[in-house]
Amino acid sequence: MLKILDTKQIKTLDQFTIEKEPIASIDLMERACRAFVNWFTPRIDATKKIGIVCGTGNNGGDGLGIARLLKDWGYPVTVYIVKGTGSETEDFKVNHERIQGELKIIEISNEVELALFEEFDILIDALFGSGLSRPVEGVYAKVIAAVNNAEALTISVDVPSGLMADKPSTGEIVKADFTITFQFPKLAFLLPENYKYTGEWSVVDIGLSKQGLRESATNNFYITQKAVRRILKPRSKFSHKGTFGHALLIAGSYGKMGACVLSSRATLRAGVGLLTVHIPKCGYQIIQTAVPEAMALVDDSEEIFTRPGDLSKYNVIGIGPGLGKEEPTIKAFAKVLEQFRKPLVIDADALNILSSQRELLHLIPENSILTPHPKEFERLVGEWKNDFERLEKQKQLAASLKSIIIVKGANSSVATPEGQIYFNSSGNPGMATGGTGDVLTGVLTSLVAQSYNSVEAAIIGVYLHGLSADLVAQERGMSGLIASDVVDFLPLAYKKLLRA
Ligand SMILES: NC(=O)C1=CN([C@@H]2O[C@H](COP(=O)(O)OP(=O)(O)OC[C@H]3O[C@@H](n4cnc5c(N)ncnc54)[C@H](OP(=O)(O)O)[C@@H]3O)[C@@H](O)[C@H]2O)[C@@H](O)CC1
Ligand SMILES: [K+]
Repeated sequence: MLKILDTKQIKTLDQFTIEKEPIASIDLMERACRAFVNWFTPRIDATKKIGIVCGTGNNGGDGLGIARLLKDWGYPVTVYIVKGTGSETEDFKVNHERIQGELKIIEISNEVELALFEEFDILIDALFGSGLSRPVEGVYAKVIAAVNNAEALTISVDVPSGLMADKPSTGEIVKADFTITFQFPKLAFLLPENYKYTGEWSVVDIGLSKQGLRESATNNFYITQKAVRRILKPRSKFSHKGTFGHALLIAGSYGKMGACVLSSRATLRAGVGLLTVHIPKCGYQIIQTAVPEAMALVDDSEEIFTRPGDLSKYNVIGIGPGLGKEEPTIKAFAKVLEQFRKPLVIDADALNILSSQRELLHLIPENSILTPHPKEFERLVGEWKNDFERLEKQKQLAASLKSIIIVKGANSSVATPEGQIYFNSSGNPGMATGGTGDVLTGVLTSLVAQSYNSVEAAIIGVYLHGLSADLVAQERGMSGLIASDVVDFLPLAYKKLLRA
């Protein structure tokens, strides 16, 4: 897992590295500049006209160092230094000194034309980084407006200027195409509302102290493939279908059997030992034909779920996809909640039932997994002012239900009852299509059946689901991706994950 540290912790770790390694602060800055340039040079042609917009703090110091290195690479570089209310840091001064007479430097202190940066192909934004402490105004705001007005491809150093790394932001903010951030993703980057500022972001290593990093405590993590690989259990030669559990899926109703088929196939592809699917009569032929590996348990009703059978033999129940919200279904869901004391995976219509029948919430067994998309989450917890508040609500719900809450989306977030948040790193925009949520329900149900604890199942589940979609995109592109493809590629995703 990659730890996500807040700006105060990053500063402390910065100092710790300087003292412990030891390394001079200016040399650490040089390392950051090189890391940026290593990302930059293979991607950007050396004929491109480059403008570098610097503040006077250490982010600006980085900008000046980057300017010097890019000039050495042969790029035509112009440096802008914005002189507003901020004072100059020591490392800024050193890097300023190093480019005197070597590079074209333009100072900006008051008037800024909106068309200021029109001549450039590339703008590098080094105005503010993690030291931003309040919304930008005055000359800084005007410069940011000019950056955003320019046609150039904009690349931010560490953080898009004007964006608070771990708090809600207001005021003028750079809208970058790419953000190259040092050592850790910043919390703000993982929230959907900030994508328009960060663009695609990448983390580059600047060698901050590993010991210091181990000692930094955080509740926020970014899921890495290595971490997922570490919690996956390989299948042994002596395993049999009983080893991998028996899951029950309660899903589908008249006209919505597709959701049930997708969840069922995903449960099987994610490795469950045995799967029983509870379906209304109208779904019998469909499920037996589409998913011959599953056993069918047929409801008394022709069209909907009205009565749970004997639940005692299952390790886990996945419930919700295509279920509908008819009165008898609500009652039957309440019975499931009353009778079953092992974890449930709760999705889609089952979540909507919980939003309207709030008295059912306290019946949810501990360590269940709820998988709302943002709209379903809003129905559960009410509106939020910004994504930071949404995260707080997510943590609160996880704690109060003693369950895992996964809010789906780009960088799906997994909240645990203990207050941790794990952000997913796999997946792509092709997944924004009907049925991918049903697939996730199946994957999670399958993993819980295979006796992963619910937090592990949630982490592996979101990652595996996204990875599978990434493999689809790699082979066939994103545009025509459908949920069935994500199911079909699950075995390959596993294979990739289990590779030593
Ligand atoms: N460990 C690492 O990761 C490494 C980090 N490095 C780099 O250092 C960067 C952080 O540098 P930094 O701390 O000097 O802050 P930076 O963002 O340049 O801001 C400058 C100053 O502006 C001020 N200020 C704040 N808000 C303002 C506003 N709205 N309007 C006007 N002024 C405002 C504020 O001072 P204040 O006024 O609050 O006293 C602040 O001190 C980091 O992003 C990375 O690029 C690497 O070099 C090496 C390793
Ligand atoms: K910046």
